[in-house]
Amino acid sequence: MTIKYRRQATATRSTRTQTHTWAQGDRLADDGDVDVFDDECKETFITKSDVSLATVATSGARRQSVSGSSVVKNMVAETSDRGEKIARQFTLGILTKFSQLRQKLQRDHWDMITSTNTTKFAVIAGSKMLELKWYHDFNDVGHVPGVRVGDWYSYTYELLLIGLHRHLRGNICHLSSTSELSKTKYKNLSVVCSIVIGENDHVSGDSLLFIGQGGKQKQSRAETGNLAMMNSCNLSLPVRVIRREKDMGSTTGQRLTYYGLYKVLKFILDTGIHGHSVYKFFLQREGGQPSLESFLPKPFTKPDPSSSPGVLLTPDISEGVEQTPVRVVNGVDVNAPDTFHYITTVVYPHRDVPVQIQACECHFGCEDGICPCVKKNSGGVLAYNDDGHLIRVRNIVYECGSFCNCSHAACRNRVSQKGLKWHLEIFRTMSKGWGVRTLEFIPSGSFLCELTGELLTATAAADRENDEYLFNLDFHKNARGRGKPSKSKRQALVEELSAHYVIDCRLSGNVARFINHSCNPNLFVQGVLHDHGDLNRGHIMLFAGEDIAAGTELAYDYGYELNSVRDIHGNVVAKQCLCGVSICRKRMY
Ligand SMILES: C[S@@+](CC[C@H](N)C(=O)[O-])C[C@H]1O[C@@H](n2cnc3c(N)ncnc32)[C@H](O)[C@@H]1O
Repeated sequence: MTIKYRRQATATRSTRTQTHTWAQGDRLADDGDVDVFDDECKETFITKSDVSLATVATSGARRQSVSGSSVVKNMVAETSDRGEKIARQFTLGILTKFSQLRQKLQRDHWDMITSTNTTKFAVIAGSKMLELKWYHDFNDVGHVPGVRVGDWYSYTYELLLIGLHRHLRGNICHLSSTSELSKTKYKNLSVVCSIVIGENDHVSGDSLLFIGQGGKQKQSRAETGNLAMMNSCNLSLPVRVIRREKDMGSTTGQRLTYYGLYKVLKFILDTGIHGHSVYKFFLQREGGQPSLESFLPKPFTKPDPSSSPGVLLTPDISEGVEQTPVRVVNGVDVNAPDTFHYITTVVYPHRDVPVQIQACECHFGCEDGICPCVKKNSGGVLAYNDDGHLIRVRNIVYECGSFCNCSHAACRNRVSQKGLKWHLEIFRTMSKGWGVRTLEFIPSGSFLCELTGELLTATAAADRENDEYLFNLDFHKNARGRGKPSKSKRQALVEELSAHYVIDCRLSGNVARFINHSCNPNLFVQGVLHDHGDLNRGHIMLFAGEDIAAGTELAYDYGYELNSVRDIHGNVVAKQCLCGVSICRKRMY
């Protein structure tokens, strides 16, 4: 089932019962070439990593990093509030439409693009949507249906289209005293709906010091925005606060984050940095909203190898093969990792290289509905958001590849082929041998690394002496999974899985071969195809399933079924799990 907003008859009915109106909701609905959600987005998400990915998915490019449990609570509350859920779909529909229009303009005029004029296309797309009345006509103070605290945007036009802040330039958006709403609700006074705060304003915990309008060339006056702020203070009305910050990872170089509702506690007239009088407004964040820490990106922590306990065994185990060095330290004993051949790509057996995948002819931008590689993904859409974060787990992700016409550097549909970019460290654990930790913060949905090794048939793998480093390539059946085909299982494997493959990363592999199992993992496995089309031999890519703080050990769920491993006599072999999390299953297999 695919939910398209053109089919949402109930959506239109329900929005009519709201106090606000969706500008031309039916026109939006009629347009109909945009899928807001597809099946998998609508499924119930139960695991922590699924939940955080679901949040990524439902907020499109606007990732909220919220702890699993609070998201579950949010989602439950949300399901009970059907109107809010529908409003959310409309909000996402508007943002999707805006993004599509903007990207189409960029594609059509790609020869005109320079690094400084990409926002021009956003302006054209935004004004076109206003002209067609494809926006949320929300004109009141307080919560905007469909918008969540922690959502973030790259373009001011997005704020305007979803009704969050209706000014493209001004940082105070207010209702005029002559508006119908002010007459009926706000004592004929102009009141503030939203403010955009910037570098001059000061946030400290839930307190905010906001510098009002004016003060640069002349004294500030108690008029327009400043007056509305004073009225909101006197009437104790909520003000929506959006923070504008520099973000070099964003296409516009800025990030506009919705901080939620605040109350203006007091204001004073003071002297500003330009020597003129300025109004200073003191605001306090309202309670009952997700905390700022729950969604603000954690500060980027520069790798600080000196803080890692232990003896540095090598500054780069890859010996320059990886673009980012991988350190090895040992603070536990005198062991060093066994020697192995460091490889960044899977090695295929002689004469068994998989067949070429269909390639795309895109000259500029591989986007939804256009690029044949993108179209192969479920729902026919890109698996990654604007930041290159995986939107949600899929059975398999199709990326563009070396046979494609698109640019390796610029294509948005090539994420997991670009190598290791995170600073990682292999370290000696107390009980699990070697493990891997990150030296820097990794945002949820980010690509970590491929699990490389020798590709073997299951039969060949069953002959290997050491099965500690074998990975079953059957993830396309269950979207994850690690298991080792023991010798006793060899016959069954040969019979059952003639096309079954295994990766052995013991003799040849990369940093991923040191990553341990956890029953509550912070990584997950995603199968990806880019250089061939054989589902049985997809690449094993590891992605962050949640925001991961610097210094944290990385782990994924090996996915063993209990009692699935037997010795040569057919007896079940059990292995104790030492992951140490509170929900540990106590056994790896
Ligand atoms: C691919 S290796 C991981 C790296 C390994 N720790 C090392 O020293 O090279 C898999 C092996 O690590 C150990 N291991 C991984 N996760 C574990 C866990 N949660 N509990 C106990 N042992 C674990 C097991 O011996 C397992 O067979």
